Amino acid sequence: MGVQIEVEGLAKSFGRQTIWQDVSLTVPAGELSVLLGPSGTGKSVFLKCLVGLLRPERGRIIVNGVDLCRCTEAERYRLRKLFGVLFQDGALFGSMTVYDNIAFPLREHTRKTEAEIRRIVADKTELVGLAGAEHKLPGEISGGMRKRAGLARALVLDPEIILCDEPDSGLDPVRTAYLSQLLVDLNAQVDATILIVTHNISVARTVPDNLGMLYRRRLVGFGPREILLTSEEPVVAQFLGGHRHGPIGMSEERDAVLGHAETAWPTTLPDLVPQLEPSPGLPVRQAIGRRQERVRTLLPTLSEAARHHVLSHWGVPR
Ligand SMILES: Nc1ncnc2c1ncn2[C@@H]1O[C@H](COP(=O)(O)OP(=O)(O)OP(=O)(O)O)[C@@H](O)[C@H]1O
Repeated sequence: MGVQIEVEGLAKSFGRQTIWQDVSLTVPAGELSVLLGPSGTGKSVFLKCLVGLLRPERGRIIVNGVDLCRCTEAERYRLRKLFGVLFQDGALFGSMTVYDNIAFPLREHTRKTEAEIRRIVADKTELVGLAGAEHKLPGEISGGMRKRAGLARALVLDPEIILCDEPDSGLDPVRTAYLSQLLVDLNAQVDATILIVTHNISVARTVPDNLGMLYRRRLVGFGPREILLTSEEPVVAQFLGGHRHGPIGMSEERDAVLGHAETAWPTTLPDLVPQLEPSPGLPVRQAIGRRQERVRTLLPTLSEAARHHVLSHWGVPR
């Protein structure tokens, strides 16, 4: 089972530009979580902080009882191995075949023989549905295939935490739907903690167990999907509805300057659609039972609408 990530009071700036502050959330072990946010709200920066590529100025990131912001280099290196990262553009080496790209972490970080590497690469390419494309160069395959190759590479060291930076970027809605299904299937098969950052509403509505949103340098919220998907916060309703009328403007910088000038924004939300199930033949996600236990303890704190959706999903009448 994957491990939990606990973030407490995290803040990140670049010079005088505060990207976000006071970010506290717990990404539950083995569950699927999505962090949403308009462009430029610092979603990628957040992922980079989690894997130690950027250093936050304040706060803590606790993984397996160790604070990643304050640990030794040796501890960071050890914990880093728990993470597999799918970068936004796939980050494949253009001069290497898909096979060599996927094999790269195994050759760099393990002493496995080429026969063992071949078996693992075959296993992961099969898992992401890329079998047959191993000999091609990244430039010879589609954007969707590059994403899947990047995902296979993120999986070869059997990470307990998988971070995906906008896995949908550059994909059409159909490929995005396939990728969403792939992430749910992956969770069913490997039971890893998966955190996806995106501004894709369809991914946010169908994939995660937990959903959060960054906006105007703060975390608007993070918790069981039903909370945000039924939230009447104007910023959430606007974002999930994908419309122009609301507090979110053309750019993050401009929103920060203007603030909430108007308060009577519409709060109509799209209907809450069911979460994707693993494909037929795959195991039931182990996260389901764990999440149910966790959400049961949160029920008294949920809004009426969120509680209604949780209970009706469990088949409990209101
Ligand atoms: N290394 C860096 N140095 C300085 N500023 C940076 C750096 N990395 C990111 N930023 C700034 O941080 C802000 C947030 O960037 P980030 O890429 O995390 O946003 P995002 O929410 O992922 O956006 P998008 O959805 O468009 O990818 C931007 O203003 C960006 O210019």
